[in-house]
Amino acid sequence: MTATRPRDVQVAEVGENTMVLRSRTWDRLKFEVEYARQKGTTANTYLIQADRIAVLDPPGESFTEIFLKELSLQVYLQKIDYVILSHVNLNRAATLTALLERAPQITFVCSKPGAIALKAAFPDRELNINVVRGDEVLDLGQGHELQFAFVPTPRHPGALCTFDSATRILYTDKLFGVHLCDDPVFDENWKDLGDDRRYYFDCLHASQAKQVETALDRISPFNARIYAPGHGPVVRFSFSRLGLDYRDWCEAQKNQETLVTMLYASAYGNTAAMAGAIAHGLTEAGVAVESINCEFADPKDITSAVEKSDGFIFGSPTLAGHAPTQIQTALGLVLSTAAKNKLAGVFGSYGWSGEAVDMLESRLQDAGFTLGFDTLRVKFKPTDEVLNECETAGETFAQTLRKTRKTRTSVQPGLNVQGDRTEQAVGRIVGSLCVLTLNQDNTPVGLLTSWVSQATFSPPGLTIAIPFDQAEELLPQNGAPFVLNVLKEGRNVRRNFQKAIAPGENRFVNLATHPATNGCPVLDDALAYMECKVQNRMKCHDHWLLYATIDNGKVLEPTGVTAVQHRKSATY
Ligand SMILES: Cc1cc2nc3c(=O)[nH]c(=O)nc-3n(C[C@H](O)[C@H](O)[C@H](O)COP(=O)(O)O)c2cc1C
Repeated sequence: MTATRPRDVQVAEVGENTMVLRSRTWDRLKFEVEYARQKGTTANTYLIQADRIAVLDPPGESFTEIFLKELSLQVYLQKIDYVILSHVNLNRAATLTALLERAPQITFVCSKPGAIALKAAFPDRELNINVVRGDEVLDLGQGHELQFAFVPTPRHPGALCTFDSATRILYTDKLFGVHLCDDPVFDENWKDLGDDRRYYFDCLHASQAKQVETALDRISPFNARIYAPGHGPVVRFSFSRLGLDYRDWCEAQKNQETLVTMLYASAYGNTAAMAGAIAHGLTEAGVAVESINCEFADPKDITSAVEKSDGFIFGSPTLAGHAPTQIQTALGLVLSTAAKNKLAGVFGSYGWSGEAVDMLESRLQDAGFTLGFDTLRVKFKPTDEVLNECETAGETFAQTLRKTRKTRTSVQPGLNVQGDRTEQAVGRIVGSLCVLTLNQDNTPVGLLTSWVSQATFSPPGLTIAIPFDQAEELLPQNGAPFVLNVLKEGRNVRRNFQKAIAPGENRFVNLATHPATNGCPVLDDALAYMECKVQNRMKCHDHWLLYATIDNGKVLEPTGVTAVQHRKSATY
């Protein structure tokens, strides 16, 4: 990679009346994982000059100036009739704005979702938009009759491919591209492109292989001979080979034994970038991913995808203190239909408060789902480091899935069936999530437990069961005071008591507390608390059972709901 060369726009003829303008950068262009190889990229724009003039896909704002300068050397900007947008993203708005200033006559050609995104990007402007419908042909004259195919994917819901019958060039946008900056305009060195092409597919398309297959079906009737992608060299020499590779790579995804559904929404691309990196971690670990952009998904597609998956992962931005409605709807569907033995995961980008991710995490945990990686939260745009963490989280999720699959398959059918049934039956006993807090050597300590039950009326008393390995040295002695904090659904206090900490580290550093009258800490975020005294400790095989009397208690949030721990088995 030559990072020292300045950005430029390379111009070349690729067919009759047809040019490519390759806006080139030798640096990494964006933060998404597909650019992580840092080999630069080209943002390809195509110019067809027949009786009418069309420009396909002007580049993003980092090229606005140099691109328009080069374009104006090739064509009078005032003569451009159409700007065809294979997909619309906000990043292109700057170039389109500058172009419209010089060429206000332009008609945009795009899909319906593209038109919605375009209008949102230019809320104060009346645009000429030709929304492509069905079998429409856009005739530029001199045989350049343009036909279109809708190729929506979760990443690019409004994606459109364009075929020119005069040159038999198919403009494929995100299909058949590669992020690589080099001088050859065509792919004569296609043998050297293999790894990078595969990497691009794995990052961008592996998790949307189903939609890519549909796209391949839709474009095949065009009988094209050249693919003109949005990035990298124009595909002529490896035209058939790359088409077959795409089929094979999609097929390979279908043949994976383990499947995960990725459910996300993303208004500005940050959560989508995290989704891409997690999905890449999963596919690299041999797990197939079905990505669903909840903003454009049918409820029945969500339920059927989750039903056939071994796990699912939710990603959401926080907008105005909430997850977008589509994420809330998808969560409702999953909570009401998904089996509790599916592994779950949560991630998202936020700006300052991040309620959406907290809500997703607590609702899934409260419903009894186990999380396959520590929830990932990132402020605004993910950095390289965060994207690496996301990839690692995807790999961790895959390993956990494999382990559980192994455990499941290593149990022979019929063996210990009654034992399993009993475990599952006992697992249906639910308990309130509580944190037992006390002071030890003037340091606050806390234990998370859900095995709490009222035991007596007079005096008011309760029992708590705590596993030996968890609590031996923290367990209060007979006569010792403690506080039992009842947690509230929707709060994340439990996280502080679930994570492993180093010796001497204090779990209470980031927790607001105040002392109860018995001196033990009360968690300010608790729903209610009780001041208790241990009356009896009993060893019961693998647990301590404490009986304690309640001296005092208070509800801190009268309208809150108790957080409840659901389990699928009684063995943990
Ligand atoms: C209209 C609007 C409202 C937002 N409200 C919140 C909010 O209440 N809390 C928060 O943490 N971030 C908020 N944010 C910041 C977004 O969560 C943040 O920009 C995030 O990166 C968006 O993720 P996305 O790119 O996946 O859409 C808001 C952003 C916008 C544009």
